[in-house]
Amino acid sequence: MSIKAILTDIEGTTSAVSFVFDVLFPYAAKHLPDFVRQNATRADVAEQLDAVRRDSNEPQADVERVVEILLSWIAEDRKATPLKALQGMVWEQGYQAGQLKGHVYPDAVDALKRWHQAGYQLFVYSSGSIQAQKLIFGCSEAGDLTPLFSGYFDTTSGPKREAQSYRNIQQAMRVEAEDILFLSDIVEELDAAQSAGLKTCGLAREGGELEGHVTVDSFTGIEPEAF
Ligand SMILES: CSCCC(=O)C(=O)COP(=O)(O)O
Ligand SMILES: [Mg+2]
Repeated sequence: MSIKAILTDIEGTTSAVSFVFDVLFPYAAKHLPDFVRQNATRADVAEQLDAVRRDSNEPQADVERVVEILLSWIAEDRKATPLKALQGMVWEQGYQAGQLKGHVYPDAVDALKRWHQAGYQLFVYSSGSIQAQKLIFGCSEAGDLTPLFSGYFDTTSGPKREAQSYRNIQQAMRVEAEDILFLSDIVEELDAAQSAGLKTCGLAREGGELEGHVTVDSFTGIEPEAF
C-alpha cells in the first residue's frame, strides 16, 4: 500500500457546508459579542483580541470595535486565525450546553472508521481552529470520533490555498508527501496540496468535477489503495 495517511478538510468534505454556514456561523455571530465582552481580560481571549487589532491595523480598537470587526469577518467568511480561535471558544459552550451537535456525513463516518481499522493514519486540516475541529468530531451526531484521528492542523500551519502549508503539515505528520491522500471540496486547496507532492481526491457532494483531481461524490467512492 502506498497511501499511509489521509488528511481531510471538514466543511464540504466530511461535513455539510450548510451545517457550518447555517448553524455554526450564526451561533458564533449571536454569542460571540457577549462572550468577548465578558472574557476580554481572560489571557487566551485577550491574546486573540490583540491579534484582531494587529490584523485589522486598528491597534487602538476598544472591545466594542473589536466585536464589530469580528462580526464583519464572520459575515465575509474571513479565515482569520484569531476569529477562528474565538469561534472555537464560543462553539465549545454550545456543544457543552447540548445546543450544538457536529454534523459528519454517515459515509464519512463509515469510511473513517474503516480506514482507521485498516491502519491508515487520519489527520484533519481545516480553517476552523484545532479546538473547533475536536468539537465537531468529538460531539458529533455519530458520537465521539476523535479516537480515529492522529492529529489536527489549522491555519497556524498556513492558509489552505498555499503549497507551503501542506509542506509544513507533511513534515509534522512525518509521512512522505506521496504517501498522504488529501481530501477537499475546494480545487485551490487540492491544487496547493498537489504542488506540495500530496495525492489528492476531490469531494463534489452535489456532483461535478474538481478539475485536475480524481473527484467523487461521497467517501464511499474513495479507495486509498487506488491512489
Ligand atoms: C471546524 S468546523 C468549522 C469550520 C470553519 O470554521 C471553517 O471556516 C471551515 O473551514 P474548512 O477549512 O473546513 O473549509
Ligand atoms: Mg472545505
